[in-house]
Amino acid sequence: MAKRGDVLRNNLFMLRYVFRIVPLYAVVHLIMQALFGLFDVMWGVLLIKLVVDAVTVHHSVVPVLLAAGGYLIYGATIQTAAGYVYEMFAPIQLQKLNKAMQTELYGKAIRMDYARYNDPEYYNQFVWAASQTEGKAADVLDQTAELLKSTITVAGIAGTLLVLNPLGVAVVIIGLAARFGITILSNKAEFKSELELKPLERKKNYTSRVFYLPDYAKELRTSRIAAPLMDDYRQANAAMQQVVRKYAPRLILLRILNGFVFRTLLMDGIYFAITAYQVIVQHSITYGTFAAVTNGVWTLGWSLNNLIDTVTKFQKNNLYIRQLRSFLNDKPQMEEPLQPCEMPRSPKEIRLSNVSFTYGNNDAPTLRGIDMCIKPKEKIAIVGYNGAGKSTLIKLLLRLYDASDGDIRYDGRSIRDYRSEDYRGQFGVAFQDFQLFAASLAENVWMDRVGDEDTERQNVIIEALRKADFAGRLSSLNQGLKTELTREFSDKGQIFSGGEAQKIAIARAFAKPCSVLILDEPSSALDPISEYNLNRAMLEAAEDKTVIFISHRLSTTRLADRIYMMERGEIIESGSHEELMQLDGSYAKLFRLQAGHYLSA
Ligand SMILES: Nc1ncnc2c1ncn2[C@@H]1O[C@H](COP(=O)(O)OP(=O)(O)OP(=O)(O)O)[C@@H](O)[C@H]1O
Repeated sequence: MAKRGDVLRNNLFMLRYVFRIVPLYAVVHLIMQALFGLFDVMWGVLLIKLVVDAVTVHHSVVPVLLAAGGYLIYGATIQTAAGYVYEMFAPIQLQKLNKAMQTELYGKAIRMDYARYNDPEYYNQFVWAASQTEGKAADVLDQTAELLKSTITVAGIAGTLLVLNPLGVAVVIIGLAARFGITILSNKAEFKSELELKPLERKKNYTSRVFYLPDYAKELRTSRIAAPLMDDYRQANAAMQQVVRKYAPRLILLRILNGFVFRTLLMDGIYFAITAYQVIVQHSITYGTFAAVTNGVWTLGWSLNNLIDTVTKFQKNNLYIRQLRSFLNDKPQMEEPLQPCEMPRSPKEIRLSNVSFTYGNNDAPTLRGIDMCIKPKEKIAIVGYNGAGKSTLIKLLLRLYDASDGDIRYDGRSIRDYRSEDYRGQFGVAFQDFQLFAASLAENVWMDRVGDEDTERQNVIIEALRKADFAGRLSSLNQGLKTELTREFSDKGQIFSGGEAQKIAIARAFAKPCSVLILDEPSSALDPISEYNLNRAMLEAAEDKTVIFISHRLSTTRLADRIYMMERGEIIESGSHEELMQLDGSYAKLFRLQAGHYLSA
């Protein structure tokens, strides 16, 4: 169970946040619930006593009429106010609250170290916090309001009962104290069982995702993977049933104690009998008091239940808010310079000296002793077998990771001396595992808003698409640059083939005003003619830029000024195509192998 101090601190953190963003709504909500609490006290105890005593003791109708009138006016006023507050004011204010929270989370997600995605614990924490955020801050305010309301009801009714019938109150206090303790024990057992169920639920959710999401649909239909997945699902289900069985006896006993022994038997039965004896036999209390205390005890019972329920919810929030706070407070390990250097605007030399890199959880380094000097406007190809470390090298060049050892310099300065945003701004990149976004074609290329009037920007995009060999396909699209991509928001959203999508990703790099183009496997999904066009366009588009591209097709790499051949994290050969062929090493072997393959094909 969480520490009490933590529960308070974390819930207060969230409450302060709510008060900062929507202070008026927070205050109005609390006042409304306090008024509802008072309403319960007045109606649940005082009014009943007044009305019954008026009929049985005073034989007067005036107090009854006054009470009924007051009740109606009070009820009508707060219900009308509640209608306005909760149907109109609250939805708008809650949207404002969610927007503020999500905006902060998205901003934090972008600033988060890229390396964090390799840390499953941290990544889960982020995804969990982000997915729970919607409505969570509002929940804390709702629970605070409920706490206020229940406290007013409990305190008001308990105080009134103490005055009206102190003997009966003793029974009530014993009953309520016992039920409070039992509820805490039940919550503990439920919490433990939830903790054990959580990993099993995650397993079940994974299976559901696999069976529903289109990403897995092809493999499911063309392999036997469905059977073991279903088997995992069944096993997780069986394990969940075991957990339920383990905690059930304790929970059943506690429920009987709570619901029957201390509620029905003690509070409803014995308490009722005592007060009935007082009114009928002893005549020590009036019928009005009898009706008021009996009803008061019932109201007290459910108000206390609400109170306990609310305390439990505060405890549950704690876990979420703690994760959220640690995510928000997390400081990026990749430091930004205090006095960043000015970023040069034209292509400059990129120099890597003795660069090594090990991924967080790996034992062995992925890159070792990399030395490279890329002159401004040079065209560089990086080649090598799968897993040689080519994409990792690109990620280091983009400063998505910092090198574990060695030094990367741009224009003679360590890349850590530039603001990472400015530095990355120098690169136009087509990633190997690019993503298309649910936005227009123009925005997918420009990667920012593109207005209808912005013809200059549209021309840049059209030109970039032409260079990426997409002009023919563009002219076939009715909506042209406005074509919506993906079916996320519209049934008419365009779905492109793998090669077409890759051309859009390449056009992004061409469209960006930058000094260095990085293309990771730019032609992997392209047909030979598109590949030929792309290579020509690449040279034409990048005349004034440095180009670094990774390719498995060595016919493409011939165009490069210099080729780096990588193997197991090291550069084993470098030079022009002719030099490497003369060297007759790994590159030449690979080249001949591919040429032979093409010849025999
Ligand atoms: N996020 C990661 N965490 C841990 N190890 C990783 C990660 N990404 C890559 N690796 C490991 O680093 C090695 C190099 O991967 P990298 O993607 O750089 O190779 P590559 O040369 O680009 O391969 P390919 O030609 O298949 O794209 C691989 O053995 C891979 O398992």
